Amino acid sequence: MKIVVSGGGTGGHIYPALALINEIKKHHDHVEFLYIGTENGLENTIVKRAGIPFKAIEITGFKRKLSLDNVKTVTRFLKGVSLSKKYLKDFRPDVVIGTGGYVCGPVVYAASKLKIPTVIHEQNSLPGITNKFLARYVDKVAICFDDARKFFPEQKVVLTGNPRASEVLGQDAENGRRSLGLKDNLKTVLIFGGSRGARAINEAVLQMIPLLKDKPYQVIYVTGEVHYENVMKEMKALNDSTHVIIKPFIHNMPEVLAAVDLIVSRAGATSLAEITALGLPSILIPSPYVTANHQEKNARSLSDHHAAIMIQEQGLNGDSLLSQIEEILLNETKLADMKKASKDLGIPDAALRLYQVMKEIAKK
Ligand SMILES: CC(=O)N[C@H]1[C@@H](OP(=O)(O)OP(=O)(O)OC[C@H]2O[C@@H](n3ccc(=O)[nH]c3=O)[C@H](O)[C@@H]2O)O[C@H](CO)[C@@H](O)[C@@H]1O
Repeated sequence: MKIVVSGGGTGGHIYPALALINEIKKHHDHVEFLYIGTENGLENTIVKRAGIPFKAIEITGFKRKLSLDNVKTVTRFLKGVSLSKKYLKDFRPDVVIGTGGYVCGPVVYAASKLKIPTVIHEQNSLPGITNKFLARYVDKVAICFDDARKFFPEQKVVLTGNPRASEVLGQDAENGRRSLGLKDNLKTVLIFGGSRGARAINEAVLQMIPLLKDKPYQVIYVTGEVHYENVMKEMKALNDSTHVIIKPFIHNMPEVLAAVDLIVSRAGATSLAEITALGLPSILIPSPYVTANHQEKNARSLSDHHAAIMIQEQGLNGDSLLSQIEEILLNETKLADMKKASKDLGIPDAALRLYQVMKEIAKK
């Protein structure tokens, strides 16, 4: 079996693709993959690191305003379609799957024009522009929230959940602790701002760090690769920050999540699928900079069920964050209630469900 996967820009589109690849490998001894992404997206490092053959096309997103950039985007899209067709004709896949991000546009469109079976995976309850465009060309649309159904042709939609949910289950917490030097007798909070880090979360955490000394819990703080250097400069000014573990990015997130008691993060859909599969309580600070404010909608799908606390970015500071963390972490009843509410929302068999959709449409 030969499969082309495309998805990129940010981790939220890439990790579901890699989780699906791992699921497919469980069912097939002989299977070849080709991942088509961009040079500039996170996929260039994450996918290569995972050892999956990788080819790149160039693509950018549309600007909302009418501009010359949009003309360039159309030209790039057409070039992307023609390069994708070349890659697809050379590789001859049985099925092509897109997991979101601009790069999927030309790849999945080219596949449908070549009459190769196609499926797209939409992680969010409000679909992105690329998946909305592709919906009319593909064979199946896999979704993660029932709310997303209405944006796509009814007969193509299947609710699968996010395959990354399955991947984070059954991981070794001890490995996760060891990889970061965590103690095993203390509760652990993991703070990160999505796959790229978030300036507003970084600012609040920097205010909070001096207050975290001598606490009865430990904190891992992930800055995001691009923010790491600046954050570390600010840390130097704080003199003592040795009580917090600070990293630019975590590459073994499934193992680390197994060792964590509370998450503080943005409300990206893939992170939420991981959090609910594991039944973790969370404090979510939705990014206000995303299309149609979709992260707030993601966050509400947890906070409405008391699985998470939502803090708006405008109300975020070191004090408010610290008091929310302690309100959950130091209250066993609240912690247990939130865990249960979170677990109830998870779709742990999502990877298998998505694999089945893909298998059904793949060329025999
Ligand atoms: C700014 C933006 O457009 N964000 C979108 C992007 O978010 P983003 O890429 O931040 O996506 P998510 O929060 O959904 O997923 C992040 C992924 O990266 C992993 N991770 C994160 C940090 C780290 O150090 N190591 C690591 O492995 C997480 O475990 C998770 O698998 O895609 C999501 C899924 O379509 C959308 O819902 C978000 O709105």
